[in-house]
Amino acid sequence: MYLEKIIVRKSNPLKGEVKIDGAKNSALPVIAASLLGTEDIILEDVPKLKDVTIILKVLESLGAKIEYIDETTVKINSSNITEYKTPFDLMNKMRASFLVMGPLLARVGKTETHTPGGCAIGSRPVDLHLKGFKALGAVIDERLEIIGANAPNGLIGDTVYMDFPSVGATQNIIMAASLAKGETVIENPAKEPEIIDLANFINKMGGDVKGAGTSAIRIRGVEKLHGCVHQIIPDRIEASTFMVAAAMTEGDVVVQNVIPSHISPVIAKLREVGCEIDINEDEDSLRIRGPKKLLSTRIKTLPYPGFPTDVQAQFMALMTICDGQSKVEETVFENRFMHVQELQKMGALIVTEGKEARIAGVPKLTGAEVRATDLRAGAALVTAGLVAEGETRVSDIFHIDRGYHDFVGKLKNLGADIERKEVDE
Ligand SMILES: CC(=O)N[C@H]1[C@@H](OP(=O)(O)OP(=O)(O)OC[C@H]2O[C@@H](n3ccc(=O)[nH]c3=O)[C@H](O)[C@@H]2O)O[C@H](CO)[C@@H](O)[C@@H]1O
Ligand SMILES: C=C(OP(=O)(O)O)C(=O)O
Repeated sequence: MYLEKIIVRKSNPLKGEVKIDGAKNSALPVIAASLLGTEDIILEDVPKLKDVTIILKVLESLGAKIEYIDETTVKINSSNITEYKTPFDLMNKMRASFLVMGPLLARVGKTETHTPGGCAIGSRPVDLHLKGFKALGAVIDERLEIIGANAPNGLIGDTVYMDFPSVGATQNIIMAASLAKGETVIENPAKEPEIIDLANFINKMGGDVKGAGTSAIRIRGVEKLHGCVHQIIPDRIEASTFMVAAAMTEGDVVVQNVIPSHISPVIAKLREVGCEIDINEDEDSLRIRGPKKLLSTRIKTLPYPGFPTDVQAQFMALMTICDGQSKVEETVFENRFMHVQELQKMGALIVTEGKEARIAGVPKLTGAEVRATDLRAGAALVTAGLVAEGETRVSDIFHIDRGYHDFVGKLKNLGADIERKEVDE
């Protein structure tokens, strides 16, 4: 059987420039929100990722017209939504597909969808999304793996308190509320930059969303949303991943198309382990230089502006070669340590207990056969492979393709000894 793998060998320090793509986690909700508009929407800097292809297919299945203007610019027209049920074979592929629920409820008054798939990082319930829809007057019908929502008389604005600042639930409620009657207030919402990007996009379409990025978001529903041109923000997780790779290899890398304030906890922690980072705010770029010897540290993942859970695996890979004991506390997801056992195969010394992992730095890692158990775990294993003696062969790389466009090409460009290969097994 032929399997595609990423094969990475111990590499020289990464050197050169890397340009970051538009953010997957912004593109996905913005594309879902395009269902709200009744005119042409042009989205720029849409990353060329599997997840984006999937959500565009979901929109097409609902009646939207999709046209690529160039490689990263997409035109979407949702003037004629003909379907309210979402296709199972697409919904089960990723979590973010659930983000069409809010827009469909707002536009069509009903939806029927499936509980979403996605990375195996612990149970990922949708109760907070549904709590929001209910507060706006929708009737929810939950059956085995199918969730229906109905608002025959339209949605009506209300106050929704989020028990946890869920990114997806905040986005789904903003989208549903943007065409509801009256005002919706989301208390304790997620504050991620991707929430602000979504609010800016809806406002460009003629919506009225205020307070995104603060501890209360006010959405005044409007009759109709129109068309607009919108550029997706840079991917702070892709940028962080390349910074970690530069740090681990004693590299010297200029990262282009990054908004440094979006990654301040990552910058702070990389400085703590000994990296030199020069920020050029005017040009949306930064330069990172890795130290000869990385120092140990501790991280605790938290909702924004805390340390991002999506960089936890990559940072743990870095900690495996730090001088001394490091610690990771994962507070966002219940089971996001799948990479631990793969890093252990490479000689990492890691002990986990519940939501904590203790990492004792080793002088060197050793190449091994490992599996990308999820998207960021995959990125972490590739970066570990850059410093491991010998060859690291990473399988299940479809996970990596969900979130990184041309990961191998970009690393190769920085001097990494890496390739993508079909192997017969
Ligand atoms: C496509 C996208 O943008 N994905 C990101 C988004 O995922 P996503 O939007 O799924 O993440 P959430 O912020 O919703 O989830 C965070 C935590 O809240 C819990 N929860 C969430 C919803 C709910 O109804 N009930 C509930 O209990 C989840 O199980 C999890 O433990 O934010 C996460 C947290 O920064 C990131 O890791 C993901 O990369
Ligand atoms: C967990 C992630 O994505 P998703 O929410 O799409 O599974 C991620 O981007 O790291």
